[in-house]
Amino acid sequence: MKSGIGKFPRLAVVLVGDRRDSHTFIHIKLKACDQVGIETVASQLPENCDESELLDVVSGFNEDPDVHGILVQLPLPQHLDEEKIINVVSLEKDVDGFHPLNIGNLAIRGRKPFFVPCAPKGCIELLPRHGVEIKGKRAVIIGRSKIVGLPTSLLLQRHHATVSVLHAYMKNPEHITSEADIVVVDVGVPNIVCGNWIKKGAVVIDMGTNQVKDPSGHGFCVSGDVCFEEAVKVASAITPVPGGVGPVTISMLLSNTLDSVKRAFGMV
Ligand SMILES: NC(=O)C1=CN([C@@H]2O[C@H](COP(=O)(O)OP(=O)(O)OC[C@H]3O[C@@H](n4cnc5c(N)ncnc54)[C@H](OP(=O)(O)O)[C@@H]3O)[C@@H](O)[C@H]2O)C=CC1
Ligand SMILES: Nc1nc(=O)c2c([nH]1)NC[C@@H]1CN(c3ccc(C(=O)N[C@@H](CCC(=O)O)C(=O)O)cc3)C=[N+]21
Repeated sequence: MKSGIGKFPRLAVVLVGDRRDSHTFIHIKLKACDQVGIETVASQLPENCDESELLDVVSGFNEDPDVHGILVQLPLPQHLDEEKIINVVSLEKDVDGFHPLNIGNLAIRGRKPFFVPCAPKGCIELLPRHGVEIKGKRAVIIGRSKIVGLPTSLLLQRHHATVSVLHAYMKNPEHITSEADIVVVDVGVPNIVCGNWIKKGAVVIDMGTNQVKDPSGHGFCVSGDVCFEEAVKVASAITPVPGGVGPVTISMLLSNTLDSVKRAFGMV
């Protein structure tokens, strides 16, 4: 066992390019780390950087024993191979849980990934804390992205829900959603889910975080994928945006980073 006395947890955050939403999300993550005493080291590369430059940055963090977690902010610019980059992140430092081996171990019953992706983990954390049982329920997840939809569907199955995964090619998704006890939405289109898509008494988790023009015409605000005003009238519980799953996702990142430190020092 190694001694961790006098060491602080440290998270490395890598940003490529200058997207407004990525800057916002990273700012939120760095601030949260600061609040709980997790040190951060941020690396920003230009939009047009070479893949090899990015791979070098990630490899450097892999080899640095004082870095316990690595987060490469997604999406990456089109010319970079996202899968190749994620593959290089050390499994033991993959606090996003996006490495294919971590996702694979999440998919296989009885296997334990080092890390579970933060937004899906937050979603599953919220449900029992609010008295919602998952076991035996019919759950629908709209969206099958690598970072939210797919891992959320795997986690819901692990918790013994019967899960349907809907996507862009699904016709009349409301026929499926309106029979579900739990509806999770991760599409990235503001207000795509209307009130009549939801069964009375169902639980709705809105993962969408869309930066839209402020109705006043000045600046931007954040909007979810669910038409909250309609859905709140039929759902028994619903997460708002902002102030719903987003902050819980951030907490899960802090928790994953701490778990990584504990593992590095043989504390778990
Ligand atoms: N709250 C949080 O912590 C987090 C929030 N987000 C937010 O979640 C949203 C989605 O992000 P992300 O998962 O990265 O997005 P992606 O674009 O990677 O995935 C979107 C998914 O939605 C599906 N989709 C698109 N249009 C439709 C449609 N009309 N009907 C049904 N399904 C559709 C796509 O289907 P197909 O596969 O067929 O293309 C795809 O599977 C964004 O608003 C993002 O900001 C993301 C991460 C964390
Ligand atoms: N490698 C990587 N890991 C991620 O976890 C990751 C990513 N890339 N790319 C983008 C998505 C999106 N995401 C969010 C995190 C926090 C909020 C959040 O805190 N939202 C606040 C409001 C945010 C605002 O004001 O814009 C809320 O809902 O209250 C939302 C979304 C993580 N993502």
